[in-house]
Amino acid sequence: MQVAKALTIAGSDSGGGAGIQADLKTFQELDVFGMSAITAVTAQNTMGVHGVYPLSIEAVVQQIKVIAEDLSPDAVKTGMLFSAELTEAVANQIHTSSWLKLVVDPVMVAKGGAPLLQEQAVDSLKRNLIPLAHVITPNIPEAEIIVGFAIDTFEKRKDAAKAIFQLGAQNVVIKGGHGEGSEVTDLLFDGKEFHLLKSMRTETKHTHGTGCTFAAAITAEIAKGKTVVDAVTTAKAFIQAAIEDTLGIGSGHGPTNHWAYRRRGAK
Ligand SMILES: Nc1ncnc2c1ncn2[C@@H]1O[C@H](COP(=O)(O)OP(=O)(O)O)[C@@H](O)[C@H]1O
Ligand SMILES: Cc1ncc(COP(=O)(O)OP(=O)(O)O)c(N)n1
Repeated sequence: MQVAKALTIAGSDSGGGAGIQADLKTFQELDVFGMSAITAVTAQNTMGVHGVYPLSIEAVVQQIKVIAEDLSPDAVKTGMLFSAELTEAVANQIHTSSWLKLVVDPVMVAKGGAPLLQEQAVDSLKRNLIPLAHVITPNIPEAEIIVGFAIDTFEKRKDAAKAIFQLGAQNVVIKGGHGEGSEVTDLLFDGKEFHLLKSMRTETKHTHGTGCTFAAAITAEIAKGKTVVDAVTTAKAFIQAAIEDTLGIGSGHGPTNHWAYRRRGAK
């Protein structure tokens, strides 16, 4: 049996809705064998982030190295990297391992406002990691920090996608969850064309981990050999189902439903 394999390099969310936990659940649901290198442990529940405990550079590098020596991931995703040092070390390992199918989710701030990337790490992200990205998936506030201008119109979103492409990412998806209106539009720029992925906006507070889950679904599909446009299209359907079929867990911003896409028989 041949199985696609994907590696996530990200933080652990004790609440299970985002980070490593969301990534591995998503890989499994999309028939991809998941592996992980943990960058930081967070104490989180649906009420927020209550603690952040980064791992040492050595611990993170060693996890990645032993996976590279033995398990050959077909695609790799990065999430929470926390510091400039961790961002650079992770980028070096990805480069050394010649992992070309890299999906970068430039995680910066959790929905409750807790910082998951130190401010001084943004420069390292831009210099070291973005140039290695096959796909990058910023939300609107993250894209604003990367490009350094406000994104208050759809034209500005396109300008931002072009500017991030210029930093070296081969495909840029600016997610639309933080936009306004009854539709949510994700914008994909592949260096030549813009592709719009639209869905109805679900009115819900249970959107914890949407960005992680969406990027993990893209990674899983790329690991299976799908094109970027097809991978992003499947990821959009996966996250839409996960948001719509709510679990209603916890008393704050609950997680999405990682079973929903499969249970709908959408595969
Ligand atoms: N309320 C919503 N209804 C439907 N889709 C949503 C909603 N919020 C986010 N999404 C989708 O979830 C994914 C993550 O979007 P976004 O919220 O912008 O990212 P992040 O979780 O990183 O802040 C995108 O594919 C977006 O279209
Ligand atoms: C450990 C960890 N990684 C990433 C996030 C942010 O996830 P995201 O999908 O952007 O969802 P929200 O936090 O915005 O709900 C996280 N919270 N924890």
